[in-house]
Amino acid sequence: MGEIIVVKIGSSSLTSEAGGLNRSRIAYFANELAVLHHAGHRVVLVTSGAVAAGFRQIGYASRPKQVHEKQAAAAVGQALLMQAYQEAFAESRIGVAQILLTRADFSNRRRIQNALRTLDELIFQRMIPIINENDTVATDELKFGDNDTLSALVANLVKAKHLLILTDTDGLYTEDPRKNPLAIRIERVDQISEEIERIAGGAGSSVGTGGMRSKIEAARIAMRGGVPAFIGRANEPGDLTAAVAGIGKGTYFDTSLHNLPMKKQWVGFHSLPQGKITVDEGAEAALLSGGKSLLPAGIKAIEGDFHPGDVVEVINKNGQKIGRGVVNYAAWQVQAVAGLSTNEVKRRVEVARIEVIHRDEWITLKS
Ligand SMILES: Nc1ncnc2c1ncn2[C@@H]1O[C@H](COP(=O)(O)OP(=O)(O)O)[C@@H](O)[C@H]1O
Ligand SMILES: N[C@@H](CCC(=O)OP(=O)(O)O)C(=O)O
Repeated sequence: MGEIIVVKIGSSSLTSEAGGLNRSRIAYFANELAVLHHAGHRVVLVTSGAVAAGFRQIGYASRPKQVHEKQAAAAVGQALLMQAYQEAFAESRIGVAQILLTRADFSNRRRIQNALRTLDELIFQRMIPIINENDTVATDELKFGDNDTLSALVANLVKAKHLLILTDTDGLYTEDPRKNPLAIRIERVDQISEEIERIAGGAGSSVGTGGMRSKIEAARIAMRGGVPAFIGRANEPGDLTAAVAGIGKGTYFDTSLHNLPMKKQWVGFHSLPQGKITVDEGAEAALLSGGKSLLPAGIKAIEGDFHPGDVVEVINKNGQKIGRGVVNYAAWQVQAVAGLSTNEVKRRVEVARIEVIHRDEWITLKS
């Protein structure tokens, strides 16, 4: 079977500023995706546009700002969005399926494994799964809004060969091209440096929410998971096939293919940390460059009421996040033995493993 390709389409590509779906854009994307599908690829679509599609029907004059209004607009718009896709894909004799996910679903291993099983079966049956955030319950996503992150998490989950993030701009520019027409497009990025983050700036168009910043964040998550990403535009026949072939109108984010095992992906990107552990310089070096586990001796402080098996963030002495890991201790146990030698620890607490975070359950997140 062909490669799995996750395509994310932003609100700005599907709707007009005044609200409502742009049917000809939907027909265009359905055709482009149908070409990939009929070429044997396995396509998963992540789409925004529910709020933008629905707000006018409710009677709001412009895209609502309040979360409960956005939720209501999304509830109306999601049905319109699916109906439009279903009709457009039917032209190419392709069936579609709706999947609504929240960030919390990703942080629960059982729920996300279930979602994966559903996705696998739909893909196997040659349907196109169409995913959006479950906006009725996912208020955080509506507030900070980005289906970009969702698409990267999905791409990692299904082990996609490509993640294509489609937007109204043909890639990442040295500055926001709307503000500076002389900005230059960056063709290829192999590491997301602070400079890249800086030029990605803030939020984007009036109908979209995430802007370039959330797309860069998404590219980072995908790259970490071993999925190369593309951020760009598709507006002419053949553009999507060109994007898959590496000659699209946009920016490519390469991956050195350090494919992370599923467990580490979950620790790093899907789990919700339950606390924080601050470590000293020695422990930081052991974790970041020594390939070692975290022992109580290097711990300076803790925050939160975590339990064995929970994920915590690890912070260095400058307050920077350096990674995440699964703890083998409860918070009170770490508190009791922080800074102590291994022999002393064994005398004071009873734990399944002496490492507070074992190497195999650790992921470095410092860029
Ligand atoms: N450095 C940059 N390069 C390209 N686009 C940028 C940059 N900084 C900000 N942007 C803005 O990000 C917008 C795309 O984000 P957004 O409106 O959220 O799209 P979508 O709805 O597709 O998710 C572009 O229209 C552009 O104005
Ligand atoms: N779930 C929301 C997504 C919000 C949104 O606008 O996202 P995006 O256009 O990807 O920046 C919707 O469908 O309207």
